[in-house]
Amino acid sequence: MIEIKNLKKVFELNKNNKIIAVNNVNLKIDDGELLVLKGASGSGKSTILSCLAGLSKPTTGEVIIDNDRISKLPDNFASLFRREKIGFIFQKYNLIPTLSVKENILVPLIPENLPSKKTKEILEKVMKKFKIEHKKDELVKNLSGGEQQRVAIARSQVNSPKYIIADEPTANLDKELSLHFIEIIKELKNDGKTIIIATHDPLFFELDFVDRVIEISNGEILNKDLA
Ligand SMILES: Nc1ncnc2c1ncn2[C@@H]1O[C@H](COP(=O)(O)OP(=O)(O)OP(=O)(O)O)[C@@H](O)[C@H]1O
Repeated sequence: MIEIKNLKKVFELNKNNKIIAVNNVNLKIDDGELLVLKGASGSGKSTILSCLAGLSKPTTGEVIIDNDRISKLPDNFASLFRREKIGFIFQKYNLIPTLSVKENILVPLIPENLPSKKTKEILEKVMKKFKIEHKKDELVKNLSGGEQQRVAIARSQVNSPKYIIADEPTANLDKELSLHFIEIIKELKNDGKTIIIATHDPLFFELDFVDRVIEISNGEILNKDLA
């Protein structure tokens, strides 16, 4: 379970110029939930996600995940926590273009130092699940946008994370590929994953398997009754 308590994040650009990116956000997310954070560009969605994942420290307030105060963990513990529990899917995929599909997918497993048989097993399982096996030796830079996203999704799942965080995952996809991505999300929800998606793509707002749509504006939750 995730608890966000009184989260505030202020960016100080200089002495006289501050941006309050997130203000007074309180939110509880149960295990197995699919939650959509909806809001215009600049409303604070990515900042909430990065505090939630321990990538960025709140100015005040805290984030508690499965009884760990993630927002108070030293950076090395926060990164260990992320590696174990969180899978990320970013808008620009954050893949390494000059590496092959399988090399990209395996990046999160490098620190784990698993036996090669186990690594191969995991690789084959995720490539099959996300239908990218046929391109396994291709360099990522030669793939289409939809294929690159399948690589990014496969990579996010190699450590079998309990939580999946996606930031504007369909921003670079056409409608057909976005619908395909939504099918994959449905499957991951059926697998019992807890999923948080930040987006302004209307395709996500009417889905029957989305549990809650939380609206963010100027760093605050608008529909606090749902939080
Ligand atoms: N590192 C930073 N330094 C200064 N200001 C920042 C930083 N990161 C975000 N901001 C500002 O905080 C506000 C919220 O940004 P954020 O990226 O969280 O919004 P968003 O809703 O995710 O937008 P988008 O959909 O465009 O990614 C914006 O005004 C942004 O300019």
